[in-house]
Amino acid sequence: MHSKKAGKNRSYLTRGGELRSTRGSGDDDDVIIVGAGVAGAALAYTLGKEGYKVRVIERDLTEPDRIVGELLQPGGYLNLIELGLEDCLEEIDAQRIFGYALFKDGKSTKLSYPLEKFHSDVSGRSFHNGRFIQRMREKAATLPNVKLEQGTVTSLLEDEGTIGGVQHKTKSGEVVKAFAPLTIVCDGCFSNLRRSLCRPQVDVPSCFVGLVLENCELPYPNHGHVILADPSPILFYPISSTEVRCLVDIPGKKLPSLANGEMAKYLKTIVAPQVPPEVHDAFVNAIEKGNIRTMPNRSMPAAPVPTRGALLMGDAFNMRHPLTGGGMTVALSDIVVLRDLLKPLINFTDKDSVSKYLESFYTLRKPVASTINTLAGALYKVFCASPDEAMMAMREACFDYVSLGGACSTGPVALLAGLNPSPLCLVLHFFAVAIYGVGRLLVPLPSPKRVWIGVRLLMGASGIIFPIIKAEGLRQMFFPASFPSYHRAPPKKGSQ
Ligand SMILES: Cc1cc2nc3c(=O)[nH]c(=O)nc-3n(C[C@H](O)[C@H](O)[C@H](O)COP(=O)(O)OP(=O)(O)OC[C@H]3O[C@@H](n4cnc5c(N)ncnc54)[C@H](O)[C@@H]3O)c2cc1C
Repeated sequence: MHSKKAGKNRSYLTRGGELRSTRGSGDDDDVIIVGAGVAGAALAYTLGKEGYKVRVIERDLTEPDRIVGELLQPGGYLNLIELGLEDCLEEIDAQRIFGYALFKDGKSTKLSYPLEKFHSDVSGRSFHNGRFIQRMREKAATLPNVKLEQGTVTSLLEDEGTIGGVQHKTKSGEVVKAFAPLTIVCDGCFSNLRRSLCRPQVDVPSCFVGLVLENCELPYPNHGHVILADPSPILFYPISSTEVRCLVDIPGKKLPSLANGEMAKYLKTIVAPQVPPEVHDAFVNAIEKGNIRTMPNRSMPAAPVPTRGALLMGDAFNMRHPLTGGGMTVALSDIVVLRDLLKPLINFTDKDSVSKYLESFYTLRKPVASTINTLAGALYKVFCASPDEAMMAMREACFDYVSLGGACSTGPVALLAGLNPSPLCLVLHFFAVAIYGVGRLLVPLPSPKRVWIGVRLLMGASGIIFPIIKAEGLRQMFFPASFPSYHRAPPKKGSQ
């Protein structure tokens, strides 16, 4: 880790053009960032590069070892380039991802990302999450105006509705306060600090059980694999040149016990028979090796409570089902939006004006975030097995629709890849799948039973997508420009 030595003075040019030197005390920080995970580390580098004095407080600066955030979509990779962080994917044995393979009842179909228009380097990337985060932390810490320190933030310092900084426990156990005109909370999916900054409605539709498969070839190298299994999807993708991540979705919050062997039994008897034969033995070996990890899959629409002096970013702010691997892409895209908004500001001391101005962040982020969020929620529901014949017909229709190729394949894949931030396009494809499903039920002969299944399919499809759109905010999603905050100008220089 490239951390700066305490007390070492280095000079840097501030946003106002004045030459400052970094100081150990950090009492004139422009921004405090809580958490140096995907969002916090990328944000620290981004704001540091913009010339702000950034203080990052991270609970644990050692390399994380987690089963989350291992596949970055091409849209996320483009954001990484935009932020100048793409070299953080070098030297970590990251693998290039060119699309997905979808499996259903022994059939498979390959869905390539539409990357023709991009530089040959652009594709998805998959890797060990901890290695990627560590590279971003190291890169942020190379900037003289970014100070990265280990500590656990215990609360936000609030005075009459304005956040003035944080209280945190240092590595040595001392409880201290840190002040800055802007605090950005990026403390992840289990955030303890989000409560006052948003209205959290966390849903946990399922859990992922994670295994690492060694020495096996995936049927489609350099592709993500999604198995439409019963009761719910199974994912495979490489995370290094020798390892494949497997994530098994288990609906609900309750998991078979790891301790008494129920989980291993479930994986061997229910899941193993459904995985592609090419990875079967490696899958069983991974179960026997015993390194089984679990994570709840959370989803939470963004419902900010705009607050002077503070912002929420990353999973602390907004979560979606990880089936489509969209979380990091949303977080990085949000950072690009925020960076562009902050560009005209010299500092954040006029908290009132800055807070009002930053309300536009919530609308400007919507095209990318709501497309990825809605797709993740809708696809998860469609991809789960169901006792309802109509929902099984929808799942079948989805598989066959994307297998048609052409726009039926590239359209949905571009949405998933974060390459087409268009909620309208998403809704059109979703209902095209539903209508395709109904059409197949009615051809060649529409029996009353099949007509009824078709009606239920349409009702089921609507029942899936409309509540997600409602939670995302219909107007923000489809008519963002109708919000006054969308057009808000930065505060005048004199007021900062
Ligand atoms: C099972 C699973 C699989 C996923 N797979 C993918 C995927 O393949 N692709 C993808 O794009 N997304 C994926 N995601 C989502 C992705 O992991 C998140 O969107 C992403 O990690 C969010 O980044 P973050 O910085 O908000 O949170 P994190 O990366 O979790 O970082 C939060 C940081 O805050 C620190 N912290 C927490 N509390 C405090 C505190 N009080 N004080 C100081 N520091 C604190 C933590 O130590 C941590 O370093 C997955 C999610 C899950 C659950």
